[in-house]
Amino acid sequence: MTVDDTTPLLTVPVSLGDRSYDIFIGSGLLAEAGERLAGLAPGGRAMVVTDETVAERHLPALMAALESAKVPAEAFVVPAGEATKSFAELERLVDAVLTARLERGDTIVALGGGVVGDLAGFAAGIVRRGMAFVQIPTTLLAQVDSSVGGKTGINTAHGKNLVGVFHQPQFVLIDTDLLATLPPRHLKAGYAEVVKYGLIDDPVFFGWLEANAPAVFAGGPALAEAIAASCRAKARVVAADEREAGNRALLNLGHTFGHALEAAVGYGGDLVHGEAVAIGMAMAFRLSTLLGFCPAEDAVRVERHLHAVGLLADLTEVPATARDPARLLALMAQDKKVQRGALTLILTRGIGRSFIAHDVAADVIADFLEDETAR
Ligand SMILES: NC(=O)c1ccc[n+]([C@@H]2O[C@H](COP(=O)([O-])OP(=O)(O)OC[C@H]3O[C@@H](n4cnc5c(N)ncnc54)[C@H](O)[C@@H]3O)[C@@H](O)[C@H]2O)c1
Ligand SMILES: O=C(O)C(=O)C[C@@H](O)[C@H](O)[C@H](O)COP(=O)(O)O
Ligand SMILES: [Zn+2]
Repeated sequence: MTVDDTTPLLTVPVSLGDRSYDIFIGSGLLAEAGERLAGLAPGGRAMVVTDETVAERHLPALMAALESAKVPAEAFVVPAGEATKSFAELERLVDAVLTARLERGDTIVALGGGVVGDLAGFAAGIVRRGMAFVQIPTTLLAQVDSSVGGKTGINTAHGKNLVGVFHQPQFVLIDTDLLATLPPRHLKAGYAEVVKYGLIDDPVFFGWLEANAPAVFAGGPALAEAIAASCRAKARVVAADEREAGNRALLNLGHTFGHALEAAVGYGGDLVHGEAVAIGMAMAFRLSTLLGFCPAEDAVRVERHLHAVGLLADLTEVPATARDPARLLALMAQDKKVQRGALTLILTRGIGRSFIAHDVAADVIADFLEDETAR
């Protein structure tokens, strides 16, 4: 893949009162990280959290940028993969931050995908009851979604992201060049979250993606535009509802099914988050059709687009051991949107017309899951 080296610097604000911050998007921005960090916390120190794979490819450039801006920094490297969002890795990281005697005003910098961002952000949120935090996302998924909005956390055997805090970063630095080393599988997985913004409330964006997916996957201006559009959409939703009291839940489209699938397959197993969300979104569309909310042709159109870019859309495409409806339902019951024991699902009246449904009966979902495993 080639990436665009002419992307102008774009700034997307996330308006959250005294927790407001900017998302900087452009080519070559990693080189500016030191100056931006020095400007944020003059005289402060930094701990860069990254994973083994990203450390090999991009850590030296970040450490050089910090050194040239005279920001004292050390790196903390975690194993790559979903299993790293664990109590064990959190404890190791917290211990390293305290051993280094970082102060509250010093900065934890997440250099990596959503796994690193969620883990490092959680540590930043709890050490000394809240340290400064910066996101430098290196996957498409992290650039379009996880680095923005302040959700942080880890997984447990009970389910995904069940332990965590909201902790906003001071800024998000999106260097589109970093995607040049991202394996195609993870580019595709991140694309699922891009598609999500179209499916939630922007049918024009979804149509644009249908027409431009090959250009997005080739890199260049279409990829930069997809990242910018996604960040604008996420910033808008988060600014209106930081703590998911209402419409932020729409960003969970496909996630109640998707998170259950990830947990059922096993963290670090053969299904990554974006892949699970793609299946979950297609399932949410099919359930919406079954319940009479969504035209069947919209559900088919979503499946067709996911398949066209090489994503899965069908429950029967996940490993057989992870498809047991009773197990999936038990995992879904741990979802953070559950109220008084009842599931909340994000359903849809069609492409770009998603809504929050509190009243889908458990037996309807159980029957739907049975049907899905037999499709
Ligand atoms: N906090 C949020 O709002 C939010 C939003 C969406 C997803 N998430 C979470 O994000 C996680 C998924 O994130 P992800 O898809 O980025 O996965 P990830 O962090 O595991 O990264 C995917 C893989 O790509 C590698 N990688 C990262 N950057 C690379 C680069 N530039 N070049 C080469 N390899 C690179 C990583 O080492 C890893 O193996 C899940 O845990 C999900 O729950 C959180
Ligand atoms: O930012 C949000 O809000 C989202 O829901 C974005 C999701 O893509 C992301 O996977 C998030 O971590 C899921 O949130 P959760 O509250 O269900 O853990
Ligand atoms: Zn997600």
